[in-house]
Amino acid sequence: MAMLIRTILNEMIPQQMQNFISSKFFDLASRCLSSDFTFIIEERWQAVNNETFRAVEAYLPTRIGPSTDSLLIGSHEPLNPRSPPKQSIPVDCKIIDEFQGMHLEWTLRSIESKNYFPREKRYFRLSCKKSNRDRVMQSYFPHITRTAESILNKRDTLNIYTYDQESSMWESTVFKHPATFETLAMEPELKQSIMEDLDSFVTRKDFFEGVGRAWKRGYLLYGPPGTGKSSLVAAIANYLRYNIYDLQVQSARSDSDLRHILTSTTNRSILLIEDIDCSTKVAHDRTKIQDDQEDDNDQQPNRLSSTDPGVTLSGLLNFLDGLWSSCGDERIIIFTTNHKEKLDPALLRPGRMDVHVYMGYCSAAGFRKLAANYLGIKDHYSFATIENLLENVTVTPAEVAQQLMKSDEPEAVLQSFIQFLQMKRNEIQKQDGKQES
Ligand SMILES: Nc1ncnc2c1ncn2[C@@H]1O[C@H](COP(=O)(O)OP(=O)(O)OP(=O)(O)O)[C@@H](O)[C@H]1O
Ligand SMILES: [Mg+2]
Repeated sequence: MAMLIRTILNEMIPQQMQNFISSKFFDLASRCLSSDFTFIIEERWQAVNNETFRAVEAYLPTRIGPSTDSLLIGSHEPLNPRSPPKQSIPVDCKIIDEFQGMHLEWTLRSIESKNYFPREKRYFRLSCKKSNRDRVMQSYFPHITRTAESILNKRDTLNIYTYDQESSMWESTVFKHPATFETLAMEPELKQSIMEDLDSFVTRKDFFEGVGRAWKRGYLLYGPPGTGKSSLVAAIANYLRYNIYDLQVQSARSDSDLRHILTSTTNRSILLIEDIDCSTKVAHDRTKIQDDQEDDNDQQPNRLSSTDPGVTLSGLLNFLDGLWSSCGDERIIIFTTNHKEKLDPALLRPGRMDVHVYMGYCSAAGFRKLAANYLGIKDHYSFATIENLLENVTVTPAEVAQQLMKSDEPEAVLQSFIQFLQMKRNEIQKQDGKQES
């Protein structure tokens, strides 16, 4: 009978088709009969960063064992016995893990493509026994998430990312900024309230979920140059141990590009957009830009080329509180500006940026903090004179810091600082006199 069927098939179906059918049949049969199951975890999930991939990436280096045959190692600092090089998993290297009696095999794979961005697509393959599939989902993945969370909470190095338009990827550098809340010169009550706001933000995941809000917090830092806006961003990153994504809005060619850029950032991070008043020149009303171009043929540094659709303000705002904002958790978004009054009112409307922080000129309390930082002194007989002068002279913390760095001899530095303030006060008085006459 079987012979008969085979003969009929041979006569009816061309050889090529027969080969195709039999290869598909064997493929299907081997999959059904195999006792193995494979999980695939891609770097991106439904167009955004895949947090499961990040968790596995953090977890696997803790599972390097005798069966591992290669490793990536590297360091951002000169090696010393107290800080051995960091380890990471190379492509195609197999990592074996055992969990609650299950045998689990991991491999990191990578495929290159010329057709899509990013050019490299990475994914993890996890093989286990088919009979363990449910246990892997219910117990093993939660175990990975918990372990990764505690590793990431303790991360000893922070990164700052900048977006590279050429490769359409965020590029990272180690972030080592010394600014902390302790070193910042600002009003103690303001500092305290920012720290409390951050503390309550990171611990209130359930609250955000309960009230149906995305777990995000927006800060607008404004004030004159040199008053510590960037230093405050660094202090926040150091305090929360969050990486920073430093976005130049001009590096996005269109709203959809911006969407790609923003969805490639990871959780527990700060999205920083500095000088938003300059960035939103691009983002302002297109027709206004055209009008401006007709009026003035000068090259505008912040403007994209005329063939470029550019980023619109609404594209940016969609991320702040639109539907896209619900992609990703535990994000802090910080805008800085020297000119709050120049910002589009849409950015300032209540509820858009949760906290507005004014970073102002140096106060008496600010000066005392800087004197402690730079000269290591908490009090000095000349402080009263200086504090008196500071009431009438506007000087930025950056200027004060520059003066205090002139020497490490407090007496000489403070006297020269008094002269500097007196000079500034005299200039102000001269100008006031001119205006009156
Ligand atoms: N509030 C401050 N506390 C401590 N140091 C400060 C403060 N403000 C400024 N400085 C010092 O001045 C330098 C410049 O400050 P920073 O870059 O933070 O100012 P900024 O407000 O971001 O200025 P810009 O508007 O030009 O970007 C810092 O590196 C720091 O040394
Ligand atoms: Mg700055």
